[in-house]
Amino acid sequence: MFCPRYDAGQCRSCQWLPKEYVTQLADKQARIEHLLTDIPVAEWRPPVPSAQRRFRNKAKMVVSGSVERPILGIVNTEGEGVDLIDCPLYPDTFAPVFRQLLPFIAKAGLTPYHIARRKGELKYLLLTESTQGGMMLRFVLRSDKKLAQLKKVLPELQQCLPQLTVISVNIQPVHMAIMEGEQEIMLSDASALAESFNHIPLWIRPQSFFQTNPEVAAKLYLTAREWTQGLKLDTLWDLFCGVGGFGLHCARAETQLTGIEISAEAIACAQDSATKLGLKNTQFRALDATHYALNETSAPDLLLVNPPRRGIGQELCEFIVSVKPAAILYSSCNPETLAKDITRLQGYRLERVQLFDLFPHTAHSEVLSLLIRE
Ligand SMILES: C[S@@+](CC[C@H](N)C(=O)[O-])C[C@H]1O[C@@H](n2cnc3c(N)ncnc32)[C@H](O)[C@@H]1O
Repeated sequence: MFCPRYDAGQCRSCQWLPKEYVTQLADKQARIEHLLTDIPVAEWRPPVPSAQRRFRNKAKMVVSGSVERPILGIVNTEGEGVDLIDCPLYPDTFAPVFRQLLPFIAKAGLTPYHIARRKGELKYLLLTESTQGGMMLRFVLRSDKKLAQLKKVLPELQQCLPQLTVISVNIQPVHMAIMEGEQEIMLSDASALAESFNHIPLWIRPQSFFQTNPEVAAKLYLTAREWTQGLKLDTLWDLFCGVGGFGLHCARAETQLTGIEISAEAIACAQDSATKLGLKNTQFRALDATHYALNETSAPDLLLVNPPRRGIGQELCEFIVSVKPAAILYSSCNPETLAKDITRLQGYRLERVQLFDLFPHTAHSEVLSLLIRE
């Protein structure tokens, strides 16, 4: 993929861009095989590639520059804004939306936040698009000082950009590299964006994790369903379930599905999807996954886990080994912690492993693995 910003040395977000795409995939696969050297793997499935450009459904734009001339993109190490409106990772639909947003920043008086001076209001613009059409725009502001002014220009903004079906403001008062704060103020009537992967309805909401590479994520969920099709599935736990993508793909009509996730907003999405699918035996709860598990005494038939980069950790692994679910489906965005966790899961054989390239041009990998109790 050619990127003029990378070539000019202005953006290095895609660290692996100079590598041929086939080499990127081969290097990721080799790294995973190396990390799992000491663990016998019954079957390695070939890596699932991604489109090399326009694969992201989400842009996180740092806003810099001035209120009359805002710059959307990143801030480099010298503190200068770099315009990434034309970043080739985003769909073609993003750049026109960002360009049309620029005058509204001035109209609403949203002075870009200046990191060194700790002054200004607008920190980030977060834009997400559904494959079903429709977009979600979030303004991350330092305070609610300019909220009234933003609300005033909102009707004009919505008229200009009707594709923005969900619009909100996130208040992030802390001077830190944290992207979002706890307070979310909805500006649009709709609070969620409808998405659908493999005919499974999903929801994208503020403050709720959603996969950023929809094409590969849809294949990941579908593969999870394929790999679990032959298994007994009366009970299924989907830990770190987010909006429920894995559990909702794998559950059958009779399955008792329990989804556990720390974000209440994501749980609301998962619940809505289950209702839309007419699934009756489901419960989705906003809880710490390890805390939930440690309060249970028996295991489900299938335990599905998709944790953040830190992995599931010692405590949850010990619980799993003690209650002995028949099968574990572990999807990981960090092969290092995946390998560590698998060595802790004594009594299981590693049946199948496959790399899903959710994050092209970076060193990051998503790995799906199926473990069966011996
Ligand atoms: C990699 S995401 C996976 C989400 C989901 N499975 C999917 O396919 O989109 C990890 C999820 O773990 C959640 N999470 C983080 N810490 C958690 C915890 N202690 N307990 C439960 N969920 C947690 C995050 O909010 C996030 O939704």
